[in-house]
Amino acid sequence: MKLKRSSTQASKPLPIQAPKSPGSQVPRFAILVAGGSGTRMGADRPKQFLLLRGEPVLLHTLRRFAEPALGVTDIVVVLPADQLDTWQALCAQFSVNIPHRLVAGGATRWASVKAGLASLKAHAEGLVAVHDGVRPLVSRQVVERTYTAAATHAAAAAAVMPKDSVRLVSAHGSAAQNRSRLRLMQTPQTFEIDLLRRAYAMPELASFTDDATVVDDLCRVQLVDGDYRNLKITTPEDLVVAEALLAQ
Ligand SMILES: Nc1ccn([C@@H]2O[C@H](COP(=O)(O)OP(=O)(O)OP(=O)(O)O)[C@@H](O)[C@H]2O)c(=O)n1
Ligand SMILES: C[C@](O)(CO)[C@H](O)COP(=O)(O)O
Repeated sequence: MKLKRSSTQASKPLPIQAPKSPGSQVPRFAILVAGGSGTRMGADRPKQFLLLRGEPVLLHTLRRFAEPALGVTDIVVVLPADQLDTWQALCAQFSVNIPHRLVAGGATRWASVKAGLASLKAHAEGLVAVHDGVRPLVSRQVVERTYTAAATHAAAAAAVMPKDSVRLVSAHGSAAQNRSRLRLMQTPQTFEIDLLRRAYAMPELASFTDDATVVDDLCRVQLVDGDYRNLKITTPEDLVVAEALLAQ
């Protein structure tokens, strides 16, 4: 039903809103998920602890989110439950003085994000970026783009176009796909906290490995430009590429 505006309503003074100061923005939080075991890497320890130019992969990632220009006030690092001591020892070894909180993750990425989110429950409003702890080359510009887009659209994720031709395989063979309509998803994927909480309250979505997919049914996710350098360290050759990129 459409409500007609009455003359009484029209004459009511408008509520006075405090003007926003130019630099003011909604609070920004970050969850760095590093709760995996790195089976595809096949190393002697989880890949987030492997050294990249002499420092743990996860430390590179943490530094990117601690850049003051981003204004992230609370960084949560999610780790395998049995590896909290390992990370604390690395922080001591590498004299890490970046404030962050540690949370024990779960058996899947979904469970780890959910655990990180639960640790933010006291906060009523704000934006939370979920980022893979094993994407150490993310740029400030990409992170900023997701926060800025999420402030308007409630949900935003970094993505890039495929560089190779793509075919869909089936029992009958394979078929070429129109790659101009495909995107490769990266992180950060950034959301209003309350939206992400509602999405992660649905256990039937627990098998999904990215946050945009978990949120899809609740909100349209705005894609923003990612970066080909923002690679996810997954298999041994990714470390070689990351070393080379960091050396630039
Ligand atoms: N139970 C899990 C599984 C994954 N992740 C994190 O999610 C990110 C992306 O996952 P992926 O690259 O698959 O990491 P792993 O699960 O460690 O790797 P693999 O699948 O090869 O075992 C990583 O930063 C990883 O640590 C997590 O926090 N908790
Ligand atoms: C979130 C993600 O990094 C986007 O590319 C990806 O979905 C993680 O998936 P994985 O299966 O855990 O590697």
